[in-house]
Amino acid sequence: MKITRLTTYRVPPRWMLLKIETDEGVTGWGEPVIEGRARTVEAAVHELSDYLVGKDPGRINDLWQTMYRAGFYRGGPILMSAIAGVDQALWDIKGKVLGQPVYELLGGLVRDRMKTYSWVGGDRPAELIAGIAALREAGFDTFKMNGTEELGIIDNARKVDQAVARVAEVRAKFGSEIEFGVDFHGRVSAPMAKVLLRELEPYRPLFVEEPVLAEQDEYYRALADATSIPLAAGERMYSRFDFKRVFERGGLAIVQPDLSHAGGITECVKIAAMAEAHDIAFAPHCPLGPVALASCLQVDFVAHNAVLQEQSMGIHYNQGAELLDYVKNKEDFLLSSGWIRPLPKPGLGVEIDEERVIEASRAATDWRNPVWRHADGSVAEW
Ligand SMILES: O=C(O)C(=O)C[C@@H](O)[C@H](O)CO
Ligand SMILES: [Mg+2]
Repeated sequence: MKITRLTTYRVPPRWMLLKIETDEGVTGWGEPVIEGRARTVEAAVHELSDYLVGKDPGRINDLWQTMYRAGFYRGGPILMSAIAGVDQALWDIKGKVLGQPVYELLGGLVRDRMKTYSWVGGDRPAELIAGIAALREAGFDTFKMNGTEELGIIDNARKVDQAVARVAEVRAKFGSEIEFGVDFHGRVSAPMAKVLLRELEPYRPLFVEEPVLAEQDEYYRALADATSIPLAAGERMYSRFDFKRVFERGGLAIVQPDLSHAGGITECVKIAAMAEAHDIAFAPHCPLGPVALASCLQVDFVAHNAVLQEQSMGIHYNQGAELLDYVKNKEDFLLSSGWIRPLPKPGLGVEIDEERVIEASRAATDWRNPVWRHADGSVAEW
């Protein structure tokens, strides 16, 4: 079997889907994308096709190593997202050829269902109580919210009080009936993270995510020593080599690689195993589309330390399309009361509605995250 063509589709809300075709009629789907840089990743995918067209799609490991090493420069969000989407599609093809879901090819199930969580509250956390109440009706009991809005490197007590009050209100309303992660989203500097973590302790968030920016990961250890709140990060780390340094320094209780940013299934299975050796939980980041989620789940069902799966249903970023809009059979994702079953169909286990994708790609806009500014006019972390 040989790869014959790679076709990319940028689609609302901010995703990109990749179709890889072969000379035997088997096709695979991937979701290579960096939110806000879809066209850049698209160019990278088509540059990588130099290594792929005419090759055997079954040699995933060799194709992965070639895509990663052969271009001399490596790593980073763009190249690793491009590799991720290709990798996902190659696993999809292999599973379809062998008639097995990817988790079977990776050694079979370690669990019968996987816990998922939902976002509440939007870019600037608001309406948290109403959002949680609505999702509890759908059976969810685990949530994630942004911890703050713009925050200065050193900011005032009022901003800290506002951030804490939102969390206190949630815990006061729902008690221990629910769990929630608080995403600092990289908006918080190391000094302010220390203050916020201390003030949030009494409300026992399940985790605090991106307590500082990924480029400040040397602070994870000190912050972890100063709090009992589990620290989580990973969406802006792109390979084993990024995670290796964090594992060595310590501080993270949960790693959250994104299956569409960190080299795909081949790489994230290895990251999960490295994390397990350090007694660190695995909770893939996934604010994206159905192929990204299916790829996450294929790894979740073979990784012993997988604990929580993010999914984008109802997320504030999904303007113009929802998680399952491009999926032929919505029941592929058997989501019930926040738990999801393995995807038993061959490959990634999700069937993409290509006609719907092609139609939607005609209306694709170039999504960008907002540029925030502090009161003094300087750029703020979004
Ligand atoms: O889902 C999360 O945890 C996020 O922090 C969302 C962020 O990754 C946006 O997708 C960036 O555009
Ligand atoms: Mg996040």
